Amino acid sequence: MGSGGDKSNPQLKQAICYSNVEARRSTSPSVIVIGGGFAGIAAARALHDASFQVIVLESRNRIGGRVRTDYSFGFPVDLGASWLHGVCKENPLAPVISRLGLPLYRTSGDDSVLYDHDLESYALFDMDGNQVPQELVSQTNKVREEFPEDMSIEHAISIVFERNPKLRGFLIRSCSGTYVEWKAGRIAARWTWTYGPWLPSSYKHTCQRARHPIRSQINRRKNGVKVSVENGKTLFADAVVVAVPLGVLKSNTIKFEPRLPEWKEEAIADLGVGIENKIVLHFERVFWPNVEFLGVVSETSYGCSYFLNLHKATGHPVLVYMPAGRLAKDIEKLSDDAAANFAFLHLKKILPDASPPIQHLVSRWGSDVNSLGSYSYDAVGKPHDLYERLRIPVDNLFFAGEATSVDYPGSVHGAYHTGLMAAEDCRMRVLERYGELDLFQPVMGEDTPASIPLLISRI
Ligand SMILES: Cc1cc2nc3c(=O)[nH]c(=O)nc-3n(C[C@H](O)[C@H](O)[C@H](O)COP(=O)(O)OP(=O)(O)OC[C@H]3O[C@@H](n4cnc5c(N)ncnc54)[C@H](O)[C@@H]3O)c2cc1C
Repeated sequence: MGSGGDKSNPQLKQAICYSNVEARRSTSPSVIVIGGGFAGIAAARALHDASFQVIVLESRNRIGGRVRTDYSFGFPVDLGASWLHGVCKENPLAPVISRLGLPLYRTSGDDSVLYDHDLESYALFDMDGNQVPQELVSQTNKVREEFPEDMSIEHAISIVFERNPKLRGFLIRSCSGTYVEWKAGRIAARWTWTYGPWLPSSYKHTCQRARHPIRSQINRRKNGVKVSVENGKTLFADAVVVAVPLGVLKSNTIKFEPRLPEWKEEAIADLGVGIENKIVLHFERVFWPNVEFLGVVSETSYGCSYFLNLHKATGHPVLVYMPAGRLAKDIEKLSDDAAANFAFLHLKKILPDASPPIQHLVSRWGSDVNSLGSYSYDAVGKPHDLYERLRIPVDNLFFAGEATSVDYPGSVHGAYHTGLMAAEDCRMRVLERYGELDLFQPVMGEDTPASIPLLISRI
Protein backbone atom coordinates (compact mmCIF):
# COMPACT_ATOMS: atom_id res chain seq x y z
CA MET A 1 0.00 0.00 0.00
CA GLY A 2 1.33 3.42 -0.88
CA SER A 3 1.06 6.47 1.30
CA GLY A 4 0.01 9.83 -0.01
CA GLY A 5 1.38 11.66 3.04
CA ASP A 6 3.35 14.68 1.97
CA LYS A 7 6.89 14.40 3.20
CA SER A 8 7.45 17.97 4.27
CA ASN A 9 10.85 19.27 5.00
CA PRO A 10 10.69 22.08 7.49
CA GLN A 11 14.47 22.41 7.50
CA LEU A 12 15.93 25.14 5.45
CA LYS A 13 17.77 23.84 2.47
CA GLN A 14 18.59 26.24 -0.27
CA ALA A 15 16.99 29.07 -2.07
CA ILE A 16 16.20 28.88 -5.72
CA CYS A 17 17.12 31.86 -7.75
CA TYR A 18 15.67 32.48 -11.18
CA SER A 19 18.47 34.32 -12.79
CA ASN A 20 18.52 36.08 -16.10
CA VAL A 21 21.38 38.27 -15.15
CA GLU A 22 22.50 39.00 -18.70
CA ALA A 23 19.22 40.66 -19.42
CA ARG A 24 19.39 42.90 -16.35
CA ARG A 25 21.18 45.95 -15.20
CA SER A 26 23.06 45.74 -11.94
CA THR A 27 20.27 47.79 -10.39
CA SER A 28 17.50 45.39 -11.30
CA PRO A 29 15.03 45.08 -8.45
CA SER A 30 14.71 41.97 -6.36
CA VAL A 31 11.87 40.10 -4.77
CA ILE A 32 11.55 37.11 -2.46
CA VAL A 33 8.49 34.97 -3.01
CA ILE A 34 7.56 32.84 -0.01
CA GLY A 35 5.55 29.78 -1.04
CA GLY A 36 5.82 27.81 -4.25
CA GLY A 37 2.16 26.95 -4.85
CA PHE A 38 0.26 28.25 -7.83
CA ALA A 39 0.09 31.78 -6.39
CA GLY A 40 3.79 31.98 -5.57
CA ILE A 41 4.96 30.44 -8.81
CA ALA A 42 2.69 32.71 -10.85
CA ALA A 43 4.08 35.75 -9.03
CA ALA A 44 7.66 34.54 -9.37
CA ARG A 45 7.31 33.83 -13.06
CA ALA A 46 5.65 37.16 -13.77
CA LEU A 47 8.25 39.15 -11.85
CA HIS A 48 11.05 37.20 -13.44
CA ASP A 49 9.61 38.08 -16.83
CA ALA A 50 9.42 41.70 -15.69
CA SER A 51 13.21 41.65 -15.12
CA PHE A 52 13.20 41.18 -11.36
CA GLN A 53 15.72 39.00 -9.58
CA VAL A 54 13.47 36.43 -7.95
CA ILE A 55 14.11 34.06 -5.09
CA VAL A 56 11.41 31.53 -4.22
CA LEU A 57 11.43 30.08 -0.72
CA GLU A 58 9.46 26.86 -0.46
CA SER A 59 9.23 24.70 2.64
CA ARG A 60 8.43 21.40 0.91
CA ASN A 61 10.81 19.56 -1.35
CA ARG A 62 8.48 20.14 -4.27
CA ILE A 63 6.47 22.99 -5.71
CA GLY A 64 2.74 22.99 -6.41
CA GLY A 65 1.46 23.26 -2.83
CA ARG A 66 -2.13 22.04 -2.63
CA VAL A 67 -1.83 20.83 -6.18
CA ARG A 68 -0.14 17.49 -5.86
CA THR A 69 -0.12 14.60 -8.28
CA ASP A 70 0.94 11.16 -7.14
CA TYR A 71 2.23 8.56 -9.60
CA SER A 72 2.75 5.62 -7.27
CA PHE A 73 -0.14 3.67 -8.83
CA GLY A 74 1.58 3.94 -12.20
CA PHE A 75 -0.78 6.66 -13.39
CA PRO A 76 -1.52 10.20 -12.18
CA VAL A 77 -3.84 10.75 -9.23
CA ASP A 78 -4.44 14.18 -7.71
CA LEU A 79 -4.39 14.36 -3.94
CA GLY A 80 -5.18 18.06 -3.96
CA ALA A 81 -6.92 20.07 -6.65
CA SER A 82 -8.17 18.42 -9.79
CA TRP A 83 -11.05 20.53 -11.13
CA LEU A 84 -10.77 23.67 -13.18
CA HIS A 85 -13.91 25.39 -11.99
CA GLY A 86 -15.88 27.60 -14.34
CA VAL A 87 -13.33 27.11 -17.06
CA CYS A 88 -15.57 28.12 -19.94
CA LYS A 89 -16.60 31.31 -18.21
CA GLU A 90 -13.75 33.22 -16.71
CA ASN A 91 -11.09 30.93 -15.36
CA PRO A 92 -7.79 32.83 -15.63
CA LEU A 93 -5.92 29.54 -15.96
CA ALA A 94 -7.83 28.50 -19.06
CA PRO A 95 -5.42 30.17 -21.52
CA VAL A 96 -2.45 28.48 -19.80
CA ILE A 97 -4.09 25.08 -20.00
CA SER A 98 -4.98 25.72 -23.62
CA ARG A 99 -1.46 26.75 -24.53
CA LEU A 100 -0.13 23.57 -22.99
CA GLY A 101 -2.69 21.59 -24.98
CA LEU A 102 -3.82 19.64 -21.93
CA PRO A 103 -6.94 17.57 -22.39
CA LEU A 104 -9.80 18.27 -20.00
CA TYR A 105 -12.56 15.95 -18.97
CA ARG A 106 -15.90 17.54 -18.25
CA THR A 107 -17.70 16.54 -15.07
CA SER A 108 -21.23 17.36 -13.99
CA GLY A 109 -22.55 20.45 -12.35
CA ASP A 110 -20.49 23.27 -13.80
CA ASP A 111 -22.87 26.16 -14.03
CA SER A 112 -21.24 27.47 -17.13
CA VAL A 113 -20.53 24.38 -19.16
CA LEU A 114 -23.34 22.24 -17.98
CA TYR A 115 -26.03 24.49 -16.75
CA ASP A 116 -28.46 21.74 -17.56
CA HIS A 117 -26.10 19.60 -15.54
CA ASP A 118 -26.56 16.04 -16.11
CA LEU A 119 -27.66 14.77 -12.78
CA GLU A 120 -27.77 11.28 -14.10
CA SER A 121 -24.10 11.34 -13.36
CA TYR A 122 -24.72 11.43 -9.65
CA ALA A 123 -25.78 8.49 -7.61
CA LEU A 124 -26.69 8.90 -3.96
CA PHE A 125 -27.72 5.94 -1.89
CA ASP A 126 -29.41 5.71 1.46
CA MET A 127 -28.18 3.38 4.16
CA ASP A 128 -30.27 0.53 2.76
CA GLY A 129 -28.56 0.80 -0.57
CA ASN A 130 -31.54 2.47 -2.29
CA GLN A 131 -30.70 5.17 -4.77
CA VAL A 132 -31.91 8.64 -3.73
CA PRO A 133 -34.10 10.29 -6.41
CA GLN A 134 -32.19 12.84 -8.44
CA GLU A 135 -34.73 15.64 -8.01
CA LEU A 136 -33.94 15.72 -4.32
CA VAL A 137 -30.32 16.36 -5.07
CA SER A 138 -31.20 19.18 -7.46
CA GLN A 139 -33.16 21.04 -4.79
CA THR A 140 -30.00 21.89 -2.91
CA ASN A 141 -28.39 23.32 -6.02
CA LYS A 142 -31.48 25.42 -6.66
CA VAL A 143 -31.33 26.98 -3.22
CA ARG A 144 -27.67 27.77 -3.70
CA GLU A 145 -28.44 29.83 -6.74
CA GLU A 146 -31.34 31.69 -5.17
CA PHE A 147 -29.69 33.12 -2.09
CA PRO A 148 -26.75 35.36 -2.78
CA GLU A 149 -26.71 36.90 0.70
CA ASP A 150 -24.78 35.68 3.68
CA MET A 151 -26.50 32.87 5.56
CA SER A 152 -25.48 29.63 7.12
CA ILE A 153 -25.94 26.45 5.20
CA GLU A 154 -28.15 25.11 7.94
CA HIS A 155 -30.45 28.06 7.39
CA ALA A 156 -30.48 27.52 3.65
CA ILE A 157 -31.47 23.90 4.11
CA SER A 158 -34.26 24.89 6.46
CA ILE A 159 -35.69 27.03 3.65
CA VAL A 160 -35.81 23.98 1.42
CA PHE A 161 -37.65 22.10 4.14
CA GLU A 162 -40.23 24.83 4.54
CA ARG A 163 -40.97 24.74 0.88
CA ASN A 164 -40.83 20.99 0.49
CA PRO A 165 -41.66 19.29 3.78
CA LYS A 166 -41.67 15.91 2.09
CA LEU A 167 -37.98 16.28 1.30
CA ARG A 168 -36.95 16.71 4.90
CA GLY A 169 -35.53 13.29 5.55
CA PHE A 170 -33.55 12.96 2.41
CA LEU A 171 -32.24 16.46 2.04
CA ILE A 172 -30.63 16.88 5.40
CA ARG A 173 -28.77 13.68 4.88
CA SER A 174 -27.58 14.15 1.36
CA CYS A 175 -26.49 17.72 1.99
CA SER A 176 -24.68 17.01 5.17
CA GLY A 177 -22.85 14.14 3.59
CA THR A 178 -21.26 16.04 0.78
CA TYR A 179 -19.38 19.27 0.45
CA VAL A 180 -21.99 21.21 2.37
CA GLU A 181 -21.20 19.44 5.60
CA TRP A 182 -17.59 20.50 5.63
CA LYS A 183 -18.74 24.07 5.91
CA ALA A 184 -21.85 23.38 7.97
CA GLY A 185 -22.84 25.87 10.59
CA ARG A 186 -19.70 27.88 10.15
CA ILE A 187 -19.38 28.97 6.59
CA ALA A 188 -21.40 31.72 4.98
CA ALA A 189 -23.52 30.31 2.23
CA ARG A 190 -22.55 32.54 -0.63
CA TRP A 191 -23.04 29.71 -3.08
CA THR A 192 -20.25 30.65 -5.36
CA TRP A 193 -18.88 27.13 -5.54
CA THR A 194 -19.21 25.59 -8.94
CA TYR A 195 -18.13 22.28 -10.33
CA GLY A 196 -16.34 22.41 -13.58
CA PRO A 197 -14.24 20.52 -16.02
CA TRP A 198 -11.65 18.39 -14.45
CA LEU A 199 -8.13 17.77 -15.58
CA PRO A 200 -7.63 14.02 -15.35
CA SER A 201 -4.02 14.01 -16.43
CA SER A 202 -3.28 16.24 -13.43
CA TYR A 203 -2.45 19.83 -12.75
CA LYS A 204 1.17 19.01 -12.39
CA HIS A 205 1.92 19.79 -16.00
CA THR A 206 1.50 23.44 -15.29
CA CYS A 207 4.11 23.39 -12.53
CA GLN A 208 7.82 23.01 -12.94
CA ARG A 209 9.96 20.72 -10.89
CA ALA A 210 12.21 22.39 -8.36
CA ARG A 211 13.63 21.95 -4.89
CA HIS A 212 13.86 24.61 -2.26
CA PRO A 213 13.49 25.99 1.32
CA ILE A 214 11.94 27.91 4.53
CA ARG A 215 10.62 29.19 7.94
CA SER A 216 11.17 32.82 8.48
CA GLN A 217 11.05 36.20 10.04
CA ILE A 218 10.25 39.08 7.74
CA ASN A 219 11.59 42.51 8.66
CA ARG A 220 10.11 45.37 6.75
CA ARG A 221 12.50 48.24 6.22
CA LYS A 222 12.17 51.52 4.48
CA ASN A 223 14.39 50.42 1.65
CA GLY A 224 13.47 46.81 1.38
CA VAL A 225 12.76 43.64 3.26
CA LYS A 226 15.01 41.33 5.24
CA VAL A 227 13.98 37.69 5.45
CA SER A 228 15.71 35.55 8.06
CA VAL A 229 15.19 31.87 7.53
CA GLU A 230 15.51 29.22 10.18
CA ASN A 231 19.05 28.08 9.44
CA GLY A 232 20.24 31.60 10.18
CA LYS A 233 20.51 32.61 6.57
CA THR A 234 19.42 36.15 5.78
CA LEU A 235 18.13 37.37 2.46
CA PHE A 236 17.45 40.92 1.36
CA ALA A 237 15.18 42.16 -1.39
CA ASP A 238 13.22 45.18 -2.48
CA ALA A 239 9.96 43.40 -1.81
CA VAL A 240 8.44 40.14 -0.59
CA VAL A 241 5.43 38.27 -1.92
CA VAL A 242 3.89 36.15 0.84
CA ALA A 243 2.11 33.26 -0.90
CA VAL A 244 1.76 30.73 1.90
CA PRO A 245 -1.61 29.20 2.85
CA LEU A 246 -3.93 31.00 5.26
CA GLY A 247 -3.53 28.13 7.73
CA VAL A 248 0.21 28.81 7.82
CA LEU A 249 -0.33 32.54 8.34
CA LYS A 250 -2.68 31.73 11.22
CA SER A 251 -0.06 29.48 12.81
CA ASN A 252 2.44 32.34 13.08
CA THR A 253 5.26 30.26 11.61
CA ILE A 254 6.25 33.40 9.81
CA LYS A 255 6.96 36.36 12.06
CA PHE A 256 6.49 39.87 10.76
CA GLU A 257 8.58 42.69 12.15
CA PRO A 258 7.08 45.20 12.69
CA ARG A 259 3.80 43.41 13.23
CA LEU A 260 1.24 43.48 10.46
CA PRO A 261 -1.39 46.18 10.90
CA GLU A 262 -4.46 45.28 12.89
CA TRP A 263 -6.79 45.14 9.88
CA LYS A 264 -4.51 42.56 8.28
CA GLU A 265 -4.18 40.48 11.44
CA GLU A 266 -7.96 40.52 11.78
CA ALA A 267 -8.38 39.25 8.25
CA ILE A 268 -5.98 36.39 8.99
CA ALA A 269 -7.85 35.54 12.18
CA ASP A 270 -11.42 35.92 10.87
CA LEU A 271 -11.26 34.06 7.58
CA GLY A 272 -11.91 30.38 8.11
CA VAL A 273 -9.92 27.38 6.93
CA GLY A 274 -11.76 24.15 6.22
CA ILE A 275 -10.50 20.65 5.59
CA GLU A 276 -11.24 18.31 2.76
CA ASN A 277 -9.16 15.25 2.01
CA LYS A 278 -8.87 12.53 -0.57
CA ILE A 279 -8.59 8.84 0.21
CA VAL A 280 -7.82 7.19 -3.07
CA LEU A 281 -8.73 3.51 -3.42
CA HIS A 282 -7.22 1.54 -6.29
CA PHE A 283 -9.11 -1.69 -7.06
CA GLU A 284 -8.31 -4.66 -9.21
CA ARG A 285 -11.44 -4.14 -11.28
CA VAL A 286 -14.47 -1.92 -11.54
CA PHE A 287 -17.56 -3.17 -9.68
CA TRP A 288 -19.50 0.08 -9.28
CA PRO A 289 -22.03 1.88 -11.48
CA ASN A 290 -20.81 4.09 -14.30
CA VAL A 291 -21.53 7.43 -12.58
CA GLU A 292 -19.21 10.28 -11.67
CA PHE A 293 -20.05 10.44 -8.00
CA LEU A 294 -21.29 7.81 -5.62
CA GLY A 295 -22.74 9.17 -2.41
CA VAL A 296 -24.08 7.60 0.75
CA VAL A 297 -26.75 9.40 2.77
CA SER A 298 -27.44 8.55 6.38
CA GLU A 299 -28.83 9.88 9.64
CA THR A 300 -25.53 11.33 10.74
CA SER A 301 -22.93 13.22 8.79
CA TYR A 302 -20.37 10.60 9.81
CA GLY A 303 -22.46 8.01 8.03
CA CYS A 304 -22.52 10.05 4.83
CA SER A 305 -19.88 9.69 2.18
CA TYR A 306 -18.95 10.85 -1.24
CA PHE A 307 -16.85 8.97 -3.80
CA LEU A 308 -15.50 10.34 -7.06
CA ASN A 309 -15.32 7.69 -9.77
CA LEU A 310 -12.00 8.18 -11.56
CA HIS A 311 -12.72 5.28 -13.86
CA LYS A 312 -15.12 7.40 -15.84
CA ALA A 313 -12.46 9.90 -16.77
CA THR A 314 -9.24 7.92 -16.68
CA GLY A 315 -10.19 4.31 -17.31
CA HIS A 316 -8.44 3.23 -14.10
CA PRO A 317 -10.39 1.32 -11.43
CA VAL A 318 -10.12 4.04 -8.80
CA LEU A 319 -12.59 5.61 -6.40
CA VAL A 320 -11.72 8.71 -4.39
CA TYR A 321 -13.43 9.08 -1.02
CA MET A 322 -13.64 12.75 -0.08
CA PRO A 323 -14.35 13.40 3.61
CA ALA A 324 -14.67 16.99 4.77
CA GLY A 325 -15.08 19.07 7.91
CA ARG A 326 -14.85 17.42 11.31
CA LEU A 327 -14.99 14.00 9.75
CA ALA A 328 -11.90 14.78 7.66
CA LYS A 329 -10.14 16.09 10.75
CA ASP A 330 -10.91 12.91 12.68
CA ILE A 331 -9.84 10.67 9.84
CA GLU A 332 -6.47 12.45 9.80
CA LYS A 333 -5.86 10.95 13.24
CA LEU A 334 -6.01 7.44 11.76
CA SER A 335 -3.15 5.62 10.07
CA ASP A 336 -3.28 5.46 6.28
CA ASP A 337 -4.41 1.83 6.41
CA ALA A 338 -7.17 2.60 8.92
CA ALA A 339 -8.32 5.61 6.89
CA ALA A 340 -8.50 3.53 3.71
CA ASN A 341 -10.39 0.85 5.58
CA PHE A 342 -12.84 3.44 6.90
CA ALA A 343 -13.52 4.59 3.34
CA PHE A 344 -13.86 1.02 2.13
CA LEU A 345 -16.40 0.21 4.85
CA HIS A 346 -18.50 3.11 3.61
CA LEU A 347 -18.35 1.71 0.13
CA LYS A 348 -19.38 -1.74 1.37
CA LYS A 349 -22.55 -0.19 2.78
CA ILE A 350 -23.80 0.58 -0.69
CA LEU A 351 -21.94 -2.10 -2.61
CA PRO A 352 -21.81 -5.11 -0.27
CA ASP A 353 -19.92 -7.23 -2.80
CA ALA A 354 -17.10 -4.70 -3.13
CA SER A 355 -13.67 -6.31 -3.13
CA PRO A 356 -10.96 -4.60 -1.04
CA PRO A 357 -8.62 -2.09 -2.67
CA ILE A 358 -5.17 -3.23 -3.75
CA GLN A 359 -3.54 0.14 -3.06
CA HIS A 360 -4.45 3.40 -1.40
CA LEU A 361 -3.32 6.97 -0.94
CA VAL A 362 -4.38 9.30 1.87
CA SER A 363 -4.02 13.08 1.95
CA ARG A 364 -3.70 15.02 5.20
CA TRP A 365 -4.07 18.66 4.25
CA GLY A 366 -5.31 19.65 7.71
CA SER A 367 -2.33 18.41 9.71
CA ASP A 368 0.34 19.02 7.09
CA VAL A 369 2.33 21.94 8.52
CA ASN A 370 2.78 23.31 5.03
CA SER A 371 -0.93 23.80 4.44
CA LEU A 372 -2.83 23.51 7.78
CA GLY A 373 -6.13 23.25 5.92
CA SER A 374 -7.57 22.76 2.48
CA TYR A 375 -9.50 25.90 1.61
CA SER A 376 -10.30 29.27 3.07
CA TYR A 377 -13.93 30.09 3.74
CA ASP A 378 -16.05 33.07 4.59
CA ALA A 379 -17.47 32.53 8.07
CA VAL A 380 -21.01 33.58 8.90
CA GLY A 381 -21.21 36.92 10.66
CA LYS A 382 -17.72 38.07 9.72
CA PRO A 383 -17.04 41.12 7.54
CA HIS A 384 -17.30 40.57 3.81
CA ASP A 385 -14.11 42.30 2.86
CA LEU A 386 -11.71 39.85 4.49
CA TYR A 387 -10.38 38.33 1.27
CA GLU A 388 -9.58 41.79 -0.04
CA ARG A 389 -8.00 42.82 3.26
CA LEU A 390 -5.81 39.77 3.14
CA ARG A 391 -4.71 40.69 -0.38
CA ILE A 392 -3.92 44.38 0.17
CA PRO A 393 -0.16 45.02 0.34
CA VAL A 394 1.55 46.39 3.42
CA ASP A 395 4.40 48.63 2.30
CA ASN A 396 6.67 46.36 0.31
CA LEU A 397 4.95 43.16 1.42
CA PHE A 398 2.53 41.69 -1.11
CA PHE A 399 0.08 38.89 -0.44
CA ALA A 400 -1.09 36.17 -2.78
CA GLY A 401 -2.83 32.81 -2.52
CA GLU A 402 -6.34 31.44 -2.78
CA ALA A 403 -7.35 33.14 0.49
CA THR A 404 -6.57 36.55 -1.00
CA SER A 405 -8.84 36.03 -4.00
CA VAL A 406 -12.05 38.02 -3.90
CA ASP A 407 -13.28 36.54 -7.15
CA TYR A 408 -12.24 32.90 -6.93
CA PRO A 409 -11.32 31.93 -3.36
CA GLY A 410 -10.49 28.33 -2.58
CA SER A 411 -9.39 27.54 -6.09
CA VAL A 412 -6.26 27.03 -8.14
CA HIS A 413 -7.19 29.71 -10.62
CA GLY A 414 -7.88 32.08 -7.71
CA ALA A 415 -4.38 31.40 -6.41
CA TYR A 416 -2.89 31.88 -9.86
CA HIS A 417 -4.77 35.12 -10.43
CA THR A 418 -3.70 36.60 -7.09
CA GLY A 419 -0.11 35.67 -7.86
CA LEU A 420 -0.29 37.74 -11.02
CA MET A 421 -1.99 40.61 -9.18
CA ALA A 422 0.60 40.62 -6.42
CA ALA A 423 3.34 40.63 -9.03
CA GLU A 424 1.81 43.60 -10.79
CA ASP A 425 1.35 45.53 -7.53
CA CYS A 426 4.91 44.72 -6.61
CA ARG A 427 6.24 45.82 -9.98
CA MET A 428 4.39 49.11 -9.82
CA ARG A 429 5.54 49.86 -6.31
CA VAL A 430 9.16 49.06 -6.99
CA LEU A 431 9.04 51.10 -10.18
CA GLU A 432 7.73 54.08 -8.26
CA ARG A 433 10.83 53.84 -6.18
CA TYR A 434 13.19 53.28 -9.06
CA GLY A 435 11.42 55.93 -11.06
CA GLU A 436 12.12 54.18 -14.33
CA LEU A 437 8.72 53.16 -15.52
CA ASP A 438 9.91 52.01 -18.92
CA LEU A 439 12.59 49.71 -17.56
CA PHE A 440 10.47 46.69 -16.82
CA GLN A 441 7.97 44.67 -18.76
CA PRO A 442 4.34 44.65 -17.62
CA VAL A 443 3.52 41.59 -15.55
CA MET A 444 0.38 40.57 -17.40
CA GLY A 445 1.96 40.06 -20.80
CA GLU A 446 0.13 41.45 -23.79
CA ASP A 447 0.99 38.36 -25.75
CA THR A 448 -1.41 36.26 -23.70
CA PRO A 449 -3.80 34.82 -26.28
CA ALA A 450 -7.35 36.05 -25.79
CA SER A 451 -8.86 32.66 -26.30
CA ILE A 452 -7.60 29.27 -27.32
CA PRO A 453 -10.08 26.44 -27.60
CA LEU A 454 -9.97 24.04 -24.68
CA LEU A 455 -9.85 20.33 -25.23
CA ILE A 456 -12.77 19.13 -23.14
CA SER A 457 -13.88 15.57 -23.51
CA ARG A 458 -16.47 13.41 -21.91
CA ILE A 459 -15.83 9.72 -21.99
C1 LIG B 1 -8.25 18.10 -1.40
C2 LIG B 1 -8.29 19.40 -2.17
C3 LIG B 1 -8.99 19.45 -3.35
C4 LIG B 1 -9.04 20.62 -4.07
N1 LIG B 1 -9.70 20.65 -5.25
C5 LIG B 1 -9.66 21.75 -6.02
C6 LIG B 1 -10.14 21.71 -7.33
O1 LIG B 1 -10.59 20.67 -7.79
N2 LIG B 1 -10.07 22.85 -8.07
C7 LIG B 1 -9.55 24.00 -7.58
O2 LIG B 1 -9.52 25.00 -8.31
N3 LIG B 1 -9.05 24.05 -6.33
C8 LIG B 1 -9.07 22.96 -5.55
N4 LIG B 1 -8.49 22.97 -4.32
C9 LIG B 1 -7.94 24.23 -3.81
C10 LIG B 1 -6.59 24.53 -4.45
O3 LIG B 1 -5.78 23.39 -4.36
C11 LIG B 1 -5.96 25.69 -3.71
O4 LIG B 1 -6.87 26.76 -3.63
C12 LIG B 1 -4.71 26.20 -4.41
O5 LIG B 1 -3.89 25.16 -4.86
C13 LIG B 1 -3.96 27.09 -3.43
O6 LIG B 1 -2.79 27.60 -4.04
P1 LIG B 1 -1.89 28.61 -3.22
O7 LIG B 1 -0.74 28.94 -4.07
O8 LIG B 1 -2.73 29.70 -2.68
O9 LIG B 1 -1.45 27.77 -1.93
P2 LIG B 1 -0.60 26.44 -1.87
O10 LIG B 1 -0.79 25.64 -3.08
O11 LIG B 1 -0.90 25.79 -0.59
O12 LIG B 1 0.89 26.96 -1.91
C14 LIG B 1 1.51 27.52 -0.78
C15 LIG B 1 2.94 27.05 -0.74
O13 LIG B 1 3.58 27.64 0.39
C16 LIG B 1 4.45 26.65 0.95
N5 LIG B 1 4.70 27.01 2.35
C17 LIG B 1 3.93 26.76 3.43
N6 LIG B 1 4.52 27.27 4.53
C18 LIG B 1 5.66 27.86 4.11
C19 LIG B 1 6.69 28.54 4.79
N7 LIG B 1 6.64 28.78 6.10
N8 LIG B 1 7.72 28.99 4.06
C20 LIG B 1 7.78 28.76 2.73
N9 LIG B 1 6.85 28.11 2.05
C21 LIG B 1 5.78 27.68 2.73
C22 LIG B 1 3.67 25.37 0.79
O14 LIG B 1 4.51 24.25 0.89
C23 LIG B 1 3.08 25.55 -0.59
O15 LIG B 1 3.92 25.05 -1.60
C24 LIG B 1 -8.39 21.80 -3.58
C25 LIG B 1 -7.68 21.73 -2.40
C26 LIG B 1 -7.62 20.55 -1.70
C27 LIG B 1 -6.81 20.50 -0.44
